[in-house]
Amino acid sequence: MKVLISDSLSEEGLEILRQAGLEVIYKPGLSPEELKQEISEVEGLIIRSGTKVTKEIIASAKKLKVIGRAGTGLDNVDIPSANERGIVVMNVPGGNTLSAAEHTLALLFAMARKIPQANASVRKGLWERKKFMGVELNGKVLGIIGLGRIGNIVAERALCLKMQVLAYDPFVTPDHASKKGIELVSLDELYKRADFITIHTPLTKETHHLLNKEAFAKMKKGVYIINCARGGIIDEEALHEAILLGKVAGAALDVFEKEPVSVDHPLLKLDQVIATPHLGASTVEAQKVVAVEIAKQVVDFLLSGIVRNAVNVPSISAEALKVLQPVLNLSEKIGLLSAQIAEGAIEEVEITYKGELARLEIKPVTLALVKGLLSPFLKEDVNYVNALFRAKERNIKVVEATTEETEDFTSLISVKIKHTQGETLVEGTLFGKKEPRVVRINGFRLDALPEGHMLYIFNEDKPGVIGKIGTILGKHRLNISRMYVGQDPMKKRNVILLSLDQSPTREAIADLEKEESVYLVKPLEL
Ligand SMILES: NC(=O)C1=CN([C@@H]2O[C@H](COP(=O)(O)OP(=O)(O)OC[C@H]3O[C@@H](n4cnc5c(N)ncnc54)[C@H](O)[C@@H]3O)[C@@H](O)[C@H]2O)C=CC1
Ligand SMILES: O=C(O)CCC(=O)C(=O)O
Repeated sequence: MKVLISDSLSEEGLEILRQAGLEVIYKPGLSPEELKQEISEVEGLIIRSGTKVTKEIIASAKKLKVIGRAGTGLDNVDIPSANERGIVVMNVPGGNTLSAAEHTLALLFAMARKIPQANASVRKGLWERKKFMGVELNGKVLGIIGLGRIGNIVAERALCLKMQVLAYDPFVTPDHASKKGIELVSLDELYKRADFITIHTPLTKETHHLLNKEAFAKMKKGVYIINCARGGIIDEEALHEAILLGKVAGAALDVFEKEPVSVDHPLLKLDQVIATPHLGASTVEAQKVVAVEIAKQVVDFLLSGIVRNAVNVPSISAEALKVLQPVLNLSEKIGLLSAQIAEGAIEEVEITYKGELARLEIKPVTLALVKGLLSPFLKEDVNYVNALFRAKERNIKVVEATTEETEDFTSLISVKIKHTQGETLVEGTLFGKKEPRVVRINGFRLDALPEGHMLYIFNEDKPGVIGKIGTILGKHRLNISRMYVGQDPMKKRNVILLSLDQSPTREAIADLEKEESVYLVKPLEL
């Protein structure tokens, strides 16, 4: 079998593949056209962040069984297309955490003391001591957006530098942060108080352009920004403007919306900006870890069918998977939906498997549910292998129970989420033993197919409200393909789930929120 490696990979990883008897085609830096050619005859593909595995590339891969990412982020892989073709996508979550955190600190120091600019000046034969006046880090406030693996290490190190550390992460409990000496605050407070802001979240719908014009306006004058996470999280045009206005004193960027970044990019014309070419994970140590680990995972999968760290397939045998697949799908959807409607940080998940489900092997089903629950916040950092571990790491208690008793259904998954703002209950079943159905949300009975772009609406049950919701969505050119209503006639409340042809825009959601009979609107991706 052949494995194509289209980004640079440490020799130790290549050796593991060769030793296992696989033919290694090592061609870092292929153009998309060349990649289409090369991929057509290989069973395995190993990449880093440089290769874009698009729908078209996947369509050209006639024999491909596995895509391995030597690193964490999988935003360069079209996972739905891989799913369609039954290609396993795996990564090495956490293998480069320390290196990315250290790179963040390197950028923090370099920016505070203008080291890259001073270095360039000295090399030009200049001795501009006044021009490169820096600022101390001691006593300054560091605001961390995203307190996950990298954010936590950056926080620990910054505290040793005697910085005051604030963090914003809606999915972390204040207790978890305060034990480490980190103050968990709202995003607005972080903007108001931080002298330095560093981003460590994945790129999601919520974090796309999180640092935009409005966000910069709320920050302290003279703030410094670091992005060592993902390019799209900062609106680059807004950052450019904020620097010109003097609001932002400096920015250190390891990542850009479009990589490789063009030399003509307006941000690169500004002295206040320092940049590195996505080097967060580029250390000898991290590259050895991720190369060795992904090579072992790809070998185990291609030669023995063992799946590890897959983001799109649970680690169970192919036969068991056939039987369990619909249940896993239901379970993951319930997890995804619960996470998106729950408010605040999750503290406990209580899962009860009822009726026929109580007789199944529930461990993979729980893993699928917890994966669904965490993936809106952790994206590809959570998979069918590490889901429970990642929940524990975040102090989320997972409780499982089974009962042969059923209510009106032959099988039911009932999930109660305890979060900082209360409790959320979601129940689901399989229709015709195959199709997932959500049958209860917080006491409201429904019969909803949880799939694709949806809207969750909680509203007053009175004549005309549903019509108004339809009109608003129509105004925003959003087509409703399915509608499910759960009523509580006593309290005159409704829960509505709408399936839409596309994701609702922020403007559409804001218009719905303005309706006085609408109490809550949440977009869902299922
Ligand atoms: N520059 C580079 O070479 C590297 C970049 N990365 C990137 O760094 C980022 C962070 O990685 P890890 O710490 O390993 O991830 P992680 O999954 O451990 O932590 C991410 C944190 O972001 C939080 N989060 C999610 N949505 C949020 C939101 N809307 N607002 C605030 N917080 C939110 C999550 O709750 C989680 O605690 C990822 O984007 C990853 O791809 C990772 C390694 C190397
Ligand atoms: O492979 C690389 O160099 C980039 C690492 C990265 O961005 C990640 O693991 O998310």
